[in-house]
Amino acid sequence: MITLENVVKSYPNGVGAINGISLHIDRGEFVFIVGDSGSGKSTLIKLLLKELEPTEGTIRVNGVLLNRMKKRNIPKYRRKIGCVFQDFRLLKDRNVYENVAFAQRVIVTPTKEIKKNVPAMLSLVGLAEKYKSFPRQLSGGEQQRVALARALVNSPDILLADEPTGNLDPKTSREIMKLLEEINARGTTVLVVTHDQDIVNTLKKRVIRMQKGIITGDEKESGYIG
Ligand SMILES: Nc1ncnc2c1ncn2[C@@H]1O[C@H](COP(=O)(O)OP(=O)(O)OP(=O)(O)O)[C@@H](O)[C@H]1O
Repeated sequence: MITLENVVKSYPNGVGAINGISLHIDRGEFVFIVGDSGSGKSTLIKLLLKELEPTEGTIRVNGVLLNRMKKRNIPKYRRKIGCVFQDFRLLKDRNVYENVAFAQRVIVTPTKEIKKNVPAMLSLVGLAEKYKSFPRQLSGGEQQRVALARALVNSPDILLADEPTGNLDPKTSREIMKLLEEINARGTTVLVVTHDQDIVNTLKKRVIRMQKGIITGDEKESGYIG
């Protein structure tokens, strides 16, 4: 599903963020990516989204070689990848329903479908009743649920989560992670970048450890420290 071979990414200022990574993630896996600040985790996510180009090496996602992808095909590629971030990134002037529906409108989904899909997604994340609320009227955990519903409404193959619980308290963080596990159980491959040791230790998933742009650990059913 995701294969990186000898990937290097240096930023234009010369900073080497990824210094030679080879990695394979199978369809349906749940993977945590952990590592100190500056170890290259977010850069890895950006490479997978084709927001950045590798300086060296190849990246394949779903059998497609990203290096060779034409610019005009990038939006279509990104639609098959759901993303959530620490800061939720919701549209502040749209209500919950519209925030989720927006992702469907972008891919020109018929209104009839949207009216079916959006409530189904909001139920999945436990927010069916708040569909008229605006982001400012929601707690952090609720906002992240909306972001998850939006990320999932187009049935992505992969969900990338960059510190999804970074702004949440421990209890809410556990709830969001439970939701990520449920999403994974439904077949979506899930990659989660996190600093949350408790959650990594509790869930016992594959843990990829990064340090200074290389992988220093990769273990199944592991914990934060390994
Ligand atoms: N746009 C950029 N230009 C130059 N250097 C960058 C840029 N973005 C990141 N870096 C550098 O690349 C390295 C890796 O950064 P990255 O954001 O991938 O780390 P991270 O592991 O996600 O960190 P954190 O846990 O703090 O989010 C760091 O040294 C960082 O300073």
